[in-house]
Amino acid sequence: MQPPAVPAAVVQTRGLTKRYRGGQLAVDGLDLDVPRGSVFGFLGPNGSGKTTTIRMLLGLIEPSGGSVRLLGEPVPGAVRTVLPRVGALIEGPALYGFLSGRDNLLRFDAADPTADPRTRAARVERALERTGLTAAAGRKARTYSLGMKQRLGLAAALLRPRDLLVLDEPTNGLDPQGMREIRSLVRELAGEGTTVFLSSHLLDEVEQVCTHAAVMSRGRLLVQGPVAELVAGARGRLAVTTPDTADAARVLAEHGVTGLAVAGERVTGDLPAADPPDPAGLNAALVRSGIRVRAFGTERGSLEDAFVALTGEGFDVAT
Ligand SMILES: Nc1ncnc2c1ncn2[C@@H]1O[C@H](COP(=O)(O)OP(=O)(O)OP(=O)(O)O)[C@@H](O)[C@H]1O
Repeated sequence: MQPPAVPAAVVQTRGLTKRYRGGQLAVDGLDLDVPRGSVFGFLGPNGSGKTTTIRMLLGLIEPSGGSVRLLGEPVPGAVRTVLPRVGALIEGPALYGFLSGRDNLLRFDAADPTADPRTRAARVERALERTGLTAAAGRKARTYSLGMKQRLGLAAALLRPRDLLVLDEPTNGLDPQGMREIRSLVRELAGEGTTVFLSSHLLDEVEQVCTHAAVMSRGRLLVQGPVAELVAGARGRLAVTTPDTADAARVLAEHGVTGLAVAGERVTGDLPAADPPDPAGLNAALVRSGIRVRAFGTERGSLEDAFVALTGEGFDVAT
């Protein structure tokens, strides 16, 4: 039997809304489109509605309004047929602390009625290996660090082939090395054709690993699209290297440069959006004022610049 085809829109929501019983509007009219084959970063500060959205995508809570399609099927209606094709890691996996990492995975696998018991051990070893847990596989899960528990949860999600992986803050609690490992695993899975939807409050992480992103703020979607397009939309900052930082900042301000910041011998600032001065002319004005310009250029915009431009505020992370 052929596996079911994966539609072009792996996740699609329309007008998705959640109002909690206390009256809190956590998600407000969300239209999300996650393309097949993407690594999709779902970004937003704490409390912006990411977890609530993920719970609705997986049929764990009911929306107050709007619709969800997962792999083309309506959720929660078709949740039983669609969920086996979706691996999920949300809010820390449910682990038995008194069992080893390996035995936890054997249990997960045994709970799946479609998993062939004869190939169980091999599947578990492969999942341990992919998540870098082989050496720790015999230890009781309660002795695992948060990062190792996170990896064990990911290993459980990887016991069978998935068309979609949904990961809620997968690098939360990991050290930099652990974060790198998860990122490279995500890339590897995407390379094999799995669409990955991951939430994060780390803009640079999303920029490093994701092909597409959506930005949430206070329950609403601000923007979504290819990361390259989101970043291209952000204006880069002007950067001048000079020992004469105070004078340079003054001259730049006179020419309409805003948001000036000085760090060491670097002065950075934003060119005005309307009628920006010619950078070559600015450079000449600095030199004319006797400022020793050692380097002059514009830095590439980042996802963070795009976010700040969109919201007019910093990407405020409370944790
Ligand atoms: N069960 C609940 N009952 C009432 N309000 C809730 C509930 N769960 C979340 N909220 C509220 O809904 C809003 C969105 O929360 P949500 O957890 O979805 O955000 P988030 O972006 O995932 O943040 P975090 O990264 O902190 O998990 C918050 O204001 C939160 O306080």
